[in-house]
Amino acid sequence: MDALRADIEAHNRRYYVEDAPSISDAQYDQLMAELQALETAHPDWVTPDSPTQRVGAAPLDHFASVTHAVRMLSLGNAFETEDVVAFDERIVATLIESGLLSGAAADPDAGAAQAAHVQGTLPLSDGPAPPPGVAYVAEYKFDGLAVSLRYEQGRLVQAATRGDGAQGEDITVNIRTLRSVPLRLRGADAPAVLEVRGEVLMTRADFARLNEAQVARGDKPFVNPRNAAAGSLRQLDPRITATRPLRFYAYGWGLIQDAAGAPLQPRASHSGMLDWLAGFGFAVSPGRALCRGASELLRFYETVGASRANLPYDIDGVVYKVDDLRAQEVLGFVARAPRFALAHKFPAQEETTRLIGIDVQVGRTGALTPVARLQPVFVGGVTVTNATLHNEDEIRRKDVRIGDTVVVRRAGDVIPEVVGPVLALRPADAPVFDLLAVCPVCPECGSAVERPEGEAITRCTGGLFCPAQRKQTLWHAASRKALDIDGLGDKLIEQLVDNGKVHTLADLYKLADPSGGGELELSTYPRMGAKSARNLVEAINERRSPPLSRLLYALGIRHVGETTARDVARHFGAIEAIMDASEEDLLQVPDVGPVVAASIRRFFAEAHNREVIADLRAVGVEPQADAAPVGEKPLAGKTLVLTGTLPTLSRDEATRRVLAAGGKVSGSVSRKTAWVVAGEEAGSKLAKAAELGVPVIDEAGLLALLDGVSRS
Ligand SMILES: NC(=O)c1ccc[n+]([C@@H]2O[C@H](COP(=O)([O-])OP(=O)(O)OC[C@H]3O[C@@H](n4cnc5c(N)ncnc54)[C@H](O)[C@@H]3O)[C@@H](O)[C@H]2O)c1
Ligand SMILES: [Zn+2]
Repeated sequence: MDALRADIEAHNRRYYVEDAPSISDAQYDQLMAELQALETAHPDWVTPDSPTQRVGAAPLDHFASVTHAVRMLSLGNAFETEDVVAFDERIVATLIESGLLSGAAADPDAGAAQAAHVQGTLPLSDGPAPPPGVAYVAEYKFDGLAVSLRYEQGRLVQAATRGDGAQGEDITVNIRTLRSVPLRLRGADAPAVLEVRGEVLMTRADFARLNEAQVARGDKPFVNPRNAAAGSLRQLDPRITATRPLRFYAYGWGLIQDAAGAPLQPRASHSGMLDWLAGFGFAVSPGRALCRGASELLRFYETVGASRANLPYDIDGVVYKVDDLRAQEVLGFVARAPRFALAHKFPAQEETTRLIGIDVQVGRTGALTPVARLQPVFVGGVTVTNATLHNEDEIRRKDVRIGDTVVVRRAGDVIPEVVGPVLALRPADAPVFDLLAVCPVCPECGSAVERPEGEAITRCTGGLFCPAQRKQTLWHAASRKALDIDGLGDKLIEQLVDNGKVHTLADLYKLADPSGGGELELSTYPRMGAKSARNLVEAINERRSPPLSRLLYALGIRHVGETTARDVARHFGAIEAIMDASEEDLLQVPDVGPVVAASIRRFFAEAHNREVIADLRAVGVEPQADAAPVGEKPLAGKTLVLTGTLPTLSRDEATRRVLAAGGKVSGSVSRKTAWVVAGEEAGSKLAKAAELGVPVIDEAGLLALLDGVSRS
């Protein structure tokens, strides 16, 4: 028990004083439960300074210390339904004994909790009799840190952390920087003294932004919003706090006094008190509900638990409080917590575990995703053995290393992720992770991986060859704008690849070779039959001499769409020329910029891809030069002026087509104008054209130009 106490004390210090816990809350709760169980079994060995008897940890001495006028307590914890039922039953029993609760409760067979009802409390309407059961307020349990704000004559005079419950830290200057904390209470009827209690927290979005900025500045990121909020509030320099997006929600109060120093209790219920506080300008516990009896509490727990991922901030459970303040008083307190309230915690969404290794997965488009391999850990209701690390930048940003103890988060149905390392537990020799230089898809691929400038994703460049990208590549190659192979659907591709029949595009042609048994083989596939097999084989064979542009597009090179493929194909005329083109050569093609040029270059620099092209040649694929003249679009370098209304083309459509043909459209006629295209009601531009000797054509003339038929 001594060892356990010392252990818990150390965790308390790290959590409350240093804002840097080294174990998860769930692990902490387990240590606490263990100690509690031992103390229950051996009540003589309970010490007054045991963590079960005290709140939090002593405040840090570099803040001035504040003695709380009314002690700040913790809350009793429950994880199980039975604990909640037992909590309700205890309360019912106490309240019946004290005469605050009556009804059929006296009949033991009826079941005390079901039959009892609260006297003289909510609801106040004269409607039908209230349903049986004690009235509770159910609230979110915010995962932030508790503070107490003291107002005198309606002005904020002091703010303090909870500390050990009796004494906290003076954080008045820091609290003043929070916009959600009123510096003066709204309205004229503020009491002489009012202590408001609540939670300071940070939303997840604000937390993410703060961490990004931390890293950009070279500071270490916070592990979770709670630690970020605590670290931000407990700053010696309030200017730092001022830059941190903190919010305050009120859920309780301490001392309330009138001008003569007499205690005040302005409302009879907890919910009434919260409304009263809201009237002074505080944000009070949103999403609270009035519940009767254990079953309504449990329903609240279920509902909130199922939707908590939608809340902008973390909550680690819900809190139940007896609504009637007289009843609260009768129920009283145990060592460190009120008897009238209970924190019902959700299963942990965060756990710590060891990062055993980092695997790299390859997606269908060649994107490499690092995945954390973890010591199995139970979090968010499931056992997690791996978690995404998104990309290389993310690993660097979070600074996670193999061997680290890491915080793993699984919220709702979201896939588990590694939040960050526990730096205090990092082994001395933990290596910094480097994404591979070679694609890791089985030993087979081994193509180079590259991360194009300005992109976050690292990719395998072996597009035609990489097993991870096979299905995607084939599906794309067969698509209508590419090789347009009828009858090759994605189901069939899936089967052909899974059976090991087809590895690359070249294998597809081999399958269709009349001398092989491909057709027969194909006819055995589900939903195929002899006729569709024959049709498919024919369709493939018809594509043995595809236009070069279509073949190029079919290769699925990143950033090479249909139009780019056509431009490049026309410019070079042969696949070999494209394969050997330097980036500079590629930049000669109109409309090809550095990103496209680099992508094409990268693709053909990968030996595996070149092999596939060679294989295609070997099985008799002969791309044909595209029809239009090599090297130039029909209107390349020409500027046209449109005027008047054309018979069929709208102005936009005409402009689009001129641009697509490599030309430019200008609003005014000059010596540089190649043609003026005139329609109905053409105006002054015709005269200008005549003056400068610029040829004038009509729509038919324009269409001919676009087709590349007539040139001047
Ligand atoms: N990981 C660690 O090393 C470590 C160490 C110490 C404590 N902890 C965590 O802290 C917990 C114990 O801390 P605790 O003593 O502050 O108790 P608690 O967090 O379980 O409950 C009391 C606190 O709940 C907060 N709270 C949030 N919403 C509330 C509401 N609507 N009404 C009233 N209070 C509300 C208040 O800050 C209050 O002080 C542990 O269960 C564990 O989760 C973790
Ligand atoms: Zn690969």
